[in-house]
Amino acid sequence: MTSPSENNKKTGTSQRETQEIAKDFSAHTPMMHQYLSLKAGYPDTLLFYRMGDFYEVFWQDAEKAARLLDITLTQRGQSGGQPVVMAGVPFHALENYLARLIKMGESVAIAEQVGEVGAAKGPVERKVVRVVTPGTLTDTELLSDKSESLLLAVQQAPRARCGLAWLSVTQGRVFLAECAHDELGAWLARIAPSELIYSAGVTERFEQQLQVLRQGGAFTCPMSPRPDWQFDSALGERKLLEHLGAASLQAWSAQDLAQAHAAAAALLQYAEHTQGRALTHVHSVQVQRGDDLIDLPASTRRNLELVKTLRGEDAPTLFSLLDTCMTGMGSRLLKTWLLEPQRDRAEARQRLAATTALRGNGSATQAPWQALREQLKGVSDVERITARTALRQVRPRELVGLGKTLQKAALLAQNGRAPEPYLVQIFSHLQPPPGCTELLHRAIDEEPAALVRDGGVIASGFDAELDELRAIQSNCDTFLLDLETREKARTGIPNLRVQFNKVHGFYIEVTGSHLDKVPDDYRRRQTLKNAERFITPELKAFEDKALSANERALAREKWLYEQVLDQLQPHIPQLTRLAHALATLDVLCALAERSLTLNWCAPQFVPEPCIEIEAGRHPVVEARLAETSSGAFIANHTRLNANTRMQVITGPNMGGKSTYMRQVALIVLLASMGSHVPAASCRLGPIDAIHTRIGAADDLANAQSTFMLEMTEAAQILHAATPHSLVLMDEIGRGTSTFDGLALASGIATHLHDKTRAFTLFATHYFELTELPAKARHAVNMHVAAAEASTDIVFLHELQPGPASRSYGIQVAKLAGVPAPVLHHARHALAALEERAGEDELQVDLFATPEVPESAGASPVEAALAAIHPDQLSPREALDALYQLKKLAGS
Ligand SMILES: Nc1ncnc2c1ncn2[C@@H]1O[C@H](COP(=O)(O)OP(=O)(O)OP(=O)(O)O)[C@@H](O)[C@H]1O
Repeated sequence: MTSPSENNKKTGTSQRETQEIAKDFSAHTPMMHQYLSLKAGYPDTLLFYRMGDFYEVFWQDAEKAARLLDITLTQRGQSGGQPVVMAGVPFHALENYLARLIKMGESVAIAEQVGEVGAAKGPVERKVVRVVTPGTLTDTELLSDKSESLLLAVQQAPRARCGLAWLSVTQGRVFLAECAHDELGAWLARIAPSELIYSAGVTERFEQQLQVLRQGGAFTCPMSPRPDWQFDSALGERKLLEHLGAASLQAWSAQDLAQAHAAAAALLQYAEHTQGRALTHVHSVQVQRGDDLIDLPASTRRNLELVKTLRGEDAPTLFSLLDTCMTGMGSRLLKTWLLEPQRDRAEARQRLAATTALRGNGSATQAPWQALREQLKGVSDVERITARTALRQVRPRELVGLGKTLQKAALLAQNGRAPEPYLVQIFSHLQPPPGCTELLHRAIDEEPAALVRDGGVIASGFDAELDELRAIQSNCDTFLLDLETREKARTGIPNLRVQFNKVHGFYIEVTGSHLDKVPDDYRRRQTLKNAERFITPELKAFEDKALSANERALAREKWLYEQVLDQLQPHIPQLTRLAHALATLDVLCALAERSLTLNWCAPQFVPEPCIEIEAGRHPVVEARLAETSSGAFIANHTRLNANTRMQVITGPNMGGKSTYMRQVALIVLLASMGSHVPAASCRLGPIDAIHTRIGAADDLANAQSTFMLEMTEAAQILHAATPHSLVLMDEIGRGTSTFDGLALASGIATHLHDKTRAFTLFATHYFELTELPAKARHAVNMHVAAAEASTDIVFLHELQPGPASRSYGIQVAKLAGVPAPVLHHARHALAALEERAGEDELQVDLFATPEVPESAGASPVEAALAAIHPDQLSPREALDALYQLKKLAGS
């Protein structure tokens, strides 16, 4: 492990450099001296320095900000012998600029004025109060409603292992995992972090691996090294225990994950550093193991268009179709359910049972989900508000929202009749913490100002002192009128006036003709041409009180607001549970609604291996057809089980092969997350992964790399798939020459059938592959039907047994508007090709098992290598083994 100072070398300024900058500070103006001292703590981060109504950035930061934000760069005066180059953004537009910078992957440290103006000599004291980074966002304005912002820490561990720890600051839950180096890409793709940190002490090779994964698209977020000493396993364990308030991590099955603990140490330290305080709301830890979840590789998420279309848009996707949630937290939870289905069916069964109960039995006018949804309308994002309360960043209006939501939750908890155990459990968590609702109702004005510093946030009647201060302000006019009347009566001056101006404060004005009636206790304040202005002890006392009342009221409000936050702190864990319960209820209601609106059925989980679907539909294509009134979706059956593990699917382009294959995968996924499915019925056995190899049309532009990509993905599937996996292979082999492609496709199909034995849907345009089922016991031919009318084609989109009788490429080309002369030429060429093919009838057996090449047997070196168990060797024995291997290799 390297020391902090060693790490500095890697992360930025060295200690010597820092000292030199510090030496330089003395030559600067006091303000710039302060700025540079703050900046020294954040060398790699843009520092926004609050000056009055602006956040200013200086020198290199200014140049960078001007470039990124297109704001004006100016020069003002000199400091330390250099012109001060600066740029600024108005304070009220901060969020807007932050959002843009964060989107570009930048981080911003915010230095606020924390001292009293004029309290000491020199500039007002300033402090970096928070660092806004892509992975630790908490500002509602900067966060997307529908997705989490995740920070991930990766620890490189011995024996090619990695420790992972990640969290969403607004969720308050830490996730832990450990994996092998070669699994890291899949984990990163699944976690989809917004920011990644790793130790500055990792090997160059590991750093390169991260770079390669990033370039390859496994993740897209910014990544940065953190000091190695922060990746300390013991510290991580201690920190986790502190957050959990426990003595052992055993209850979370997290006790043996030393590498993940190390990542967690750096993760929590970094997150705390950005928030400028401890994350007191983090109370839960969850361990994820690779084999707990159904494997959905990045290619599967992409190809199935789960949350993004192939073009990278948010809709239409499976998620956009499902997400009718009433709250942002519901939408986010739904996304997690969709992307992280468990292999174990218990959770899915539980959700399914609850959704079924919420659908009702059709007897009542209003189904349970409808009644609940009415009440979920207008519910605030309690999850994020709770986190922001714990971090003391919550805004007054969010607290009003929280108060109203707690009222609704209490009603739900009281009235929610749930004859179903999971719902009963959810409702039990909806009871708000005692006193919380009342406190918020009493303390916060119903329509508070946006920021505490503007005042008008604490409700009247909550605090006598504040009420009095406010009364002084509002009673001002009454008091002055009253004083004027009294003074007129006392002095007998009829035109005496009590007034106020900003320069001189309060005064009594008497015109020249009445000056002889002025009483002794009047003190002269100002002389005008025709009048004199006076002050009396009573008016002076009032002035002192009135002028300071405003400031004191603001200070009092700020203090009271902090008190309210203090009182809410002990309730954070309960509020977090309540937020989760509301989100869960929201998702279950959405699933109930979707299943009824879209006419979906409940799947049945069975222990034997099978995917049996009656009248299955592709939910997104079906919805699109309905939207555009382009005809009905044709439902298709799927029967895969121990006897039939593979379907070889042929048929014309545009016939519906891809749609069919995807629909099977989507139905399997929906069932696994606990949703109803677009089918008449569905029986589903155990599933451990959904693999897809589907070429995107525009990949064709880059034939070489398309083929490489195709084979890389195919290789990954052949290595990873098991008899419990669902594999979709769409037109494998089309990226190379016909013979190569056909040969590889036959090899891959045979391997999937004979060795992998995964449930496989294999769509192809190679007719030769339809011979496979004759030799492969568990494969069947299927084709999408099409009808021919003269030279035209009608797609029936119906899946039928047997191979397609012919291809319809030329008819499809005609539909696509290919010019008639080209079609004529093509028909001619096709006839000639078919004639020749008939003559030298292919006599090749594509599916014959080739002889195993002699060299395929294990060599002496390989045999010796296989016998070595590195974990059981001492260093000396390892060295001996190495010599032995060299000797064998040489002989
Ligand atoms: N079952 C169906 N019912 C109604 N329309 C369908 C059905 N299946 C597919 N379609 C329509 O046909 C279009 C083409 O389908 P799809 O892309 O699945 O064909 P394909 O056989 O995979 O074609 P290609 O071989 O060219 O990739 C879809 O966009 C959809 O509009």
